[in-house]
Order: sequence, then structure tokens, then C-alpha cells
Amino acid sequence: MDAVPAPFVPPAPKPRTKPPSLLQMLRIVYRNPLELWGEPSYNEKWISISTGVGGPLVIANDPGLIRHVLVDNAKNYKMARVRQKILRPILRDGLLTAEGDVWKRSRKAMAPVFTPRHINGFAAPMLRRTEAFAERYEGETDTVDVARDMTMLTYDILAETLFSGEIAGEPGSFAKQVDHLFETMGRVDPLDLLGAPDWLPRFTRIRGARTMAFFRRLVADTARMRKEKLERDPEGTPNDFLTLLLKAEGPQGLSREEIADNIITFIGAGHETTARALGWTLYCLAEAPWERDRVEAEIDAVLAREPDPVKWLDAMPVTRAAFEEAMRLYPPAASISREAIEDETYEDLHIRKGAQIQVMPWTVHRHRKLWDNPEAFMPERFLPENRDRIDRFQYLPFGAGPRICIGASFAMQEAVIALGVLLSRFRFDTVAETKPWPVQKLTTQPEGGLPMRVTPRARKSD
Ligand code: HEM
Repeated sequence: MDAVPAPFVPPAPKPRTKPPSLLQMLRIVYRNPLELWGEPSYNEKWISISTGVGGPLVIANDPGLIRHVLVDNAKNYKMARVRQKILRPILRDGLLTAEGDVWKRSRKAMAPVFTPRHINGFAAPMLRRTEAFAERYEGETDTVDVARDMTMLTYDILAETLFSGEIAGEPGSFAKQVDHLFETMGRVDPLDLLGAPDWLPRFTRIRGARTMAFFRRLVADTARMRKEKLERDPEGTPNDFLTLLLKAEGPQGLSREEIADNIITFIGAGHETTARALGWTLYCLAEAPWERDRVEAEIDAVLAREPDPVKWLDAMPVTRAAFEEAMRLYPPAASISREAIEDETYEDLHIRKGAQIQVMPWTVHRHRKLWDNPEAFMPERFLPENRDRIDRFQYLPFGAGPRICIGASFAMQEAVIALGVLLSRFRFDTVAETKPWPVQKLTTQPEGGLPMRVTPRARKSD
């Protein structure tokens, strides 16, 4: 009998054994916040720091406390200050950054856009886009950067499901502006961490402001173009996100400005997140070929009998488990942050008004008391027969509670369709230069990229 190989342990920063100085801390937070966390963050239920930079801070790792903050007493928590300072100038009143009544009205207006019927309707364009994208690997002999490629793929899919390709302006300029926007604006500025007043310019963001104005004009023109088409030819207008959002326009629904904010939000929240998770999945599978064999076998069997991509998510538990395990180890959103509105107590933890609460999928997903062998890539944890052992609040790639990711089903469907198409046709292998290092920017990115060799798979019938 073959020996069972030891599970693959992918790269991650070692927990710190002593706290950094203030200067070191600012440098780490700017460069890679994942390198900040020490042993207690991976072992304790919570850590409460009463005199942190920017006020009191609670790191929440305990599923009970997480449930308390995100669900049971969610009304006592608003979006954290630093997060809003980074994201609100870009996303304004989009769902991710809206608060209070605007958020409530928008979430209600947008719920019908994300129904299973509409998500299922996106399966065919997801399949079409992935198949067209996969053509680039035919005859490819050089190594390719799978990290970059996955952002292109998920951008193609999002552009198709948002606008069906009907974008104002030059083709290609939209994608370029998006990249530039988030690269220049979506960063933690040390001045925000120190709680500096808003009138002090954030040099990290100045470069992004012009791109922002250009991008907003492009989105407004695209929406206007579509609105005219919808009035002229409702039957011939594609039923994509933009049409669905424009149908939600009105006093009880969304204003035109909010529609633009949400389009930018969907692009910001819904393309790089899925791309990172796909990239890390392909990387982990390549480093654990015994797991990859199981995924490939499942995909071959399902594709041979089920051409309808709507059915793939339910039909592929092994593939789904690999994707979920990659999101455990590399949660695209590494932290979920809130701010306490009033003083309150949870068990013996006193939470002060204004305290920043960090629920960190990064540390919760790697917590020593919550997971066996937490550093190892072991997709079987997420197979249906084992799933019950995972507490709802110890696995949070999409968050939880009223502000849970509205695009979670979209992302899961997209991921399984993308993996189904790519892994049925190609084998993804690492090469000597594949040495990714996880870095937290807006998402958990592989620094150094994911250079990989992509070769056609020999089919059973070949
Ligand atoms: C693997 C992919 C994705 C991951 C890991 C992810 C993760 C998350 C997380 C953790 C939150 C909660 C943030 C918080 O509570 O502060 C969130 C919210 C959100 N996500 Fe996603 N997301 C993904 C894909 C998508 C997609 C595809 C879309 C849209 C098409 C999307 C749109 C949003 C929006 C609009 C919110 C704000 C919801 C609200 O506050 O009501 N996400 N996402």
C-alpha cells in the first residue's frame, strides 16, 4: 500500500515571539500586516490592548465573541475608522462602505439582484468567459504568472456579468483604470493609523485621485448608455448586473450615484478576491499532487456527464473543498474590522466605546485551539461528512451577520466553474521560482506572483 504523504504546509509568516516597536509596527502595517501577529494571536480567545495606536483594540479569535460582534449585537458596531478612510473615498455609498439607513435601503434594494435565479443565470457567461480565457494556455511553453492570469480571468467574468461588454470609452481602458485605482488608493496610510486629521494630505493616495475622476466618468457614461438602451429596447437589453441595478433605481431603491458606487464596489470587492482564492488553490493543489489527482478525477467525471455549469457546484464537493481550504489558509479578506459605538461587556471582556475590533480570518483560520494541524493544506476538512465539525464562526472567508458578503454564491459558483474548465484541460505545476509570500493588501496576495507551468492534460481517450 502507498504511504499517505504528509500534508503540504504552504508558506506563511511565523508568529512573532515579541511585540514590535512603534516604528517597526508602522512599517509592518504598511508593508504586510500579516507579519504583525504574535503567538498570542494564534492561541488566545481574544487580545485586548487598551492603549494601542489609534485607541483601544480587541483582536477577536473566539467564535462566540465573533458571533457577538458580527451578529448578536451587530447594532453596537459600525465599520472601523481606518477601513472607511481607505475605502470610502473610492467606494463612497457602495454597499461595502455605506452605513446606517443608506446601507439598509441599498442592501434591501440589491437583495433581488443576488437571488439564486440571477446567480444561476450568470453560470453560462462564466463558462463562456473561462473557456475563451483558457485558449491562451494552448501551446504555451513558457511559465505563466497564474496570479496575474486569475485576476484577468475574474475581471473578464465580472465585466461580462456587469456590463455584457457594453462599456463606454476605449476597450481595455476600463480594466487598466481599475488596476491603477486600487493599487494607488487602496492602501493603509500610516497617517490613518496614527489618527491624523483628515486635512493632512495622504501622499499614498494623491496619485489615485485623477484616475478616480476619470473612472467615475466612465462608469456614469456606461450607466447612461445602458439606461437609454433599456428605454429604447427593453427586450434586447442584456439581463446583467447593470440592468438589474438600473431596475432598482428609485426613491425606495438606489439613486444613480449609488448605482455607480455599487458598480465600483462590485469591481473592487468581487474580482481580486475570487482571483486570489483561485490562484492560491491552484498553487496548493500543485504542491499537493495527491490532492490534485482527486480534484481532477472528480472534474473529469462530472464534466463527462453534466454539461450544465449551474449543477457543478453541488456535483463537485472535492473541488469545492480544495477551494474552501485554500480560502482558510489564505482568506482573500484577511481582516474584518469594526468599531464599538457604546461601551459593553462580553463574558469578562470589557469593550470600550470607540474600540477597534479586529475579527481576523487570517488568525482565526490558523488558530491552534480551533484547528488540527492548522498550517497544513487538508481539503478533507471541508468534505460534507466533516463539515459539521467546523463552527460557523471559526471559518469566515465571506464574513457573517447582516454584512456578510452579498456576492458569496456568485464567487463560489464562479470558482468551481473556473476550476472545472481549467483543470479539465490543463495541469498546473509549480517551478523552481514559485515561492509566493502572502502579503495583505486589499486582498491576500502572493508576493512574487505564482509562476507556474501549464501543460495540456492527457485525456483518458487520448
Ligand atoms: C472569494 C471571493 C470573495 C470573498 C472572499 C469576499 C469576502 C467578503 C467579506 C469578508 C465581506 C464582509 C466585509 C465586512 O463584514 O466588513 C464581503 C462583503 C461584500 N462583498 Fe464580498 N467577497 C468575495 C466576492 C464578492 C463578489 C463576487 C462580490 C460582488 C459581485 C462581492 C461583493 C461584496 C459586497 C457588495 C460586500 C458588502 C456587503 C455589505 O456590507 O452589505 N464579494 N465580502
